[in-house]
Amino acid sequence: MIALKVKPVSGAYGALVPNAGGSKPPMIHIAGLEKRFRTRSGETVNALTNVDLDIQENEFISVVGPSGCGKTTLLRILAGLEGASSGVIQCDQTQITGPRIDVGVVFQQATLLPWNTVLANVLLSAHLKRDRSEATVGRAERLLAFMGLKDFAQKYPFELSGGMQQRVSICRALMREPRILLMDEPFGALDAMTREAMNMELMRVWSEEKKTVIFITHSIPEAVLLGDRVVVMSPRPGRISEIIDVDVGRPRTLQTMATPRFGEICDHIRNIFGAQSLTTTSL
Ligand SMILES: Nc1ncnc2c1ncn2[C@@H]1O[C@H](COP(=O)(O)OP(=O)(O)OP(=O)(O)O)[C@@H](O)[C@H]1O
Repeated sequence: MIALKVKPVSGAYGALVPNAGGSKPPMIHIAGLEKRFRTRSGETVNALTNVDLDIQENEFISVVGPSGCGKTTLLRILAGLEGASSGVIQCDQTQITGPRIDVGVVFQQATLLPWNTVLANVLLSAHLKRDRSEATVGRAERLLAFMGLKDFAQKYPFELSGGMQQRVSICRALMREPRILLMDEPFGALDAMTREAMNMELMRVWSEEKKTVIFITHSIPEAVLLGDRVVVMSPRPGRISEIIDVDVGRPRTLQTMATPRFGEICDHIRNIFGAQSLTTTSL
């Protein structure tokens, strides 16, 4: 008989975690997270309170909640752009204390440099590190082709539609081969049809490039279509009110949105907001 070795896992988990049994420590571990801001007038804003969330590698987590409930703050803390006031916020069992090389961030606006071509925008971080190798340029070109932008590499941002610009910003985020993709309402400014097309693109990227994604949106159907789980937040102070498993099979398509189970989950989330007497801009 072969004895199984059980490795003790230190840090926030404290206890022994037998990985042989299939339980794996989460990639991201958030426990008792609090964030307070001090405003210029001296008031304290409790942006986040008592946030607990574990995220496994390759999971797709959607986050919905009314304006001001702390979604962006949570994402900025995960990105290492903002410090927590207290609590545990770990990636790979290490406290996040600053920006990480393995995290890519996509914001609502594409924020491309207008004087650079599409290709140069995607290569920006590589160029800042003086990396002009053929391999790096090749990866940028492959990513652009992957996102359907092969023929636009030498165009400038103003020559692209909003959806194309956002695809360039996703290429830019993927360029460093991040394991984690943090997305803050990336499709909020797009028209409905482009947004649906982008949802399909993102699901393809997620399944083929094996990323862990945390995706903020104001749209409940978008959250349910994309997510393995939907984190529902409530404001003042921002906290997690419910985490919903999206037990809808994959691959998902736009037709998935017409299935009864999809509708039930969306209704359940709307009811949470209804019970809180809250609305968001486009629920
Ligand atoms: N730098 C800051 N200084 C003071 N207060 C802040 C700061 N950043 C955010 N806040 C406050 O923290 C709370 C949460 O803001 P946050 O931007 O995270 O909300 P949100 O859920 O992303 O909102 P929206 O959906 O409108 O983007 C708000 O009350 C906001 O005013």
